[in-house]
Amino acid sequence: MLASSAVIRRQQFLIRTLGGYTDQTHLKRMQQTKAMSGTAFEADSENILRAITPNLDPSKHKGQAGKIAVIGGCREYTGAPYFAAISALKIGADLSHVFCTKDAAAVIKSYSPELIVHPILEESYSIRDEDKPSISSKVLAEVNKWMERFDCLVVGPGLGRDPFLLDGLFLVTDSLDLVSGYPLAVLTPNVNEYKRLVEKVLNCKVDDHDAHEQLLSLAKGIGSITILRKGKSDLISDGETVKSVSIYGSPRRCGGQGDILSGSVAVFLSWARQRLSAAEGDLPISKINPTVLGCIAGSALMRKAASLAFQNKKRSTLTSDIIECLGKSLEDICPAI
Ligand SMILES: NC(=O)C1=CN([C@@H]2O[C@H](COP(=O)(O)OP(=O)(O)OC[C@H]3O[C@@H](n4cnc5c(N)ncnc54)[C@H](OP(=O)(O)O)[C@@H]3O)[C@@H](O)[C@H]2O)[C@@H](O)CC1
Ligand SMILES: Nc1ncnc2c1ncn2[C@@H]1O[C@H](COP(=O)(O)OP(=O)(O)OP(=O)(O)O)[C@@H](O)[C@H]1O
Ligand SMILES: [Mg+2]
Repeated sequence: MLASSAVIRRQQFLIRTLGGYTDQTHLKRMQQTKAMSGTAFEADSENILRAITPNLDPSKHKGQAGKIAVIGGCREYTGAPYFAAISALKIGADLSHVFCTKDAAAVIKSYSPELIVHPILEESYSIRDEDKPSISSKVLAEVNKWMERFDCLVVGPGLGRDPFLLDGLFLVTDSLDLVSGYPLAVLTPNVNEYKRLVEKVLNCKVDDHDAHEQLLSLAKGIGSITILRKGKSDLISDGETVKSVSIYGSPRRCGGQGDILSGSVAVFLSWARQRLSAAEGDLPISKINPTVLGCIAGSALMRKAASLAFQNKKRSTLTSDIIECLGKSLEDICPAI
């Protein structure tokens, strides 16, 4: 039964790829998706960015353009949560919070007064084993108090691998039930993180000749989540469709670009959900999963900004230079006024 459904899925995938699928609902969905795309897989990211980016409307109040929280930042890694949180603000979110360890908080605050920084996480070196359960409940109670106020959470940038904290994707790979079945969950694995996920979930090696179908199976295998596989082209799948974003970015691979991406995806995902819920199904993007829209928009903007930063800075391009180009890159596609 399982094997035969896998074969049918594979056949349907191939037929869809060749454009010959006959199921009417699916056909309609593919046509709508395809209308937003240059090819079957390459997303029409500029139109998606235009469709989901909200107007700067004077009647709106603070918070309506997005409240984002980043959970990450420890003694070693203070840059990663900063990059994610400041990128969210530079793109257009109204408020950006960081929940990090006590050691990281003062450092992150000193990078920017724009961020709201909560020094509430603890690292295991600073606490005794017998105190861990009580500290853990205290931390969770404090985090819980805030969680429902946010439109999107970014879990992981700079959490490291302290067993008491645990890196977001490292933790998820070990405990997939944390995200399984949650349709708003998005994972953004890099090359190493993707390899670990494929080995754990699909029990095989990464196969780049069958990249689209493998990604589709992985998203399905984990259960109703969306995966953005970072690389030369970014590949995005929610287990139903696969889209790619191949806009030329930058040949510089300095650390922190994945953190910009995570903050960007958080904002665009929130905007896509807001846009779809307000539009009552009459938009060309209505049938596309908002998580997929958020990933496409976040990936495209990150790559455009990286390309612009590289034009200016060449070999000395750093993550902060890319962040400085986020605003202009979005402005070129969706002018503010
Ligand atoms: N400026 C900043 O603050 C930035 C901070 N950053 C933060 O850094 C963290 C790691 O992210 P990354 O992207 O370097 O991990 P990745 O490519 O999977 O691994 C590369 C190699 O290193 C190893 N390894 C990794 N982490 C390890 C650990 N804690 N302890 C031991 N080994 C570890 C890994 O080994 P493996 O897993 O293969 O065994 C692989 O060989 C993450 O929290 C990220 O948010 C970045 O966002 C960049 C900007
Ligand atoms: N070979 C490449 N060519 C062009 N863009 C790339 C390439 N590899 C990654 N990118 C882009 O860089 C961004 C970050 O991807 P990367 O794989 O470096 O993530 P990461 O390792 O998690 O980064 P971080 O250092 O923030 O942890 C993504 O948006 C991706 O599109
Ligand atoms: Mg990363």
